[in-house]
Amino acid sequence: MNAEELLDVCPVVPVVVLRDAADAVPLARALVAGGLPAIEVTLRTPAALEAVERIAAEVPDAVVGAGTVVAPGQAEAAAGAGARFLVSPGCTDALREAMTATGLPFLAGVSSASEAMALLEHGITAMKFFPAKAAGGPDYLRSLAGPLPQVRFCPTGGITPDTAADYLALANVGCVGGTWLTPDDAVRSGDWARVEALARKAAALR
Ligand SMILES: O=C(O)C(=O)C[C@H](O)[C@H](O)COP(=O)(O)O
Repeated sequence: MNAEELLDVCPVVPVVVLRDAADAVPLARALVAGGLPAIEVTLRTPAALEAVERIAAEVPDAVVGAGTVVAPGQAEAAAGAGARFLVSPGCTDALREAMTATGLPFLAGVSSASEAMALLEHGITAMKFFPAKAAGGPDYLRSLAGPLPQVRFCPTGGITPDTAADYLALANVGCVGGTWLTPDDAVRSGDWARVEALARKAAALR
């Protein structure tokens, strides 16, 4: 799978924050059952790498990746844990090089034409658009499609079940990312049926 194909795995990529690695497998199973196999586990908690490892080992139908990759060393650590893709909120030269070195598809974050052009210079055409709502939302992405039609995005940040379709309707959007599929209280209480129901609704968006 390359980064362009990653954008087409499912319309919504659940962005998850896991405090307890024991939640990883049931959460991933619920998302897969709801029709969202791509799962971005953010490296924001001490449990994150173990969560990636468990999902990779025990949920074969999931396509698990690591998000919030902000330091070069995290790219290799995530790959070692079994991540199948990497996502970062922004990009530096060192981070881009580290992510490229893993051989995994990655979505580096951009929020301007210049940042997108910097990645294009390296042959990268699939990117994350972050923070999507605050940076200008669907209008901004529509504007980028004029001069940069070869770039496709996964907008993430501030997207809700009510606004996701506005992004997905754009020609330069492959999928969107969001945290709304795994509400904190649902994860804490192990309400996997609720997670599955939220995933099912999101999977039907496109
Ligand atoms: O962790 C990363 O790599 C990020 O870039 C941040 C996430 O994309 C946002 O935290 C999404 O959060 P919501 O706005 O709640 O959907």
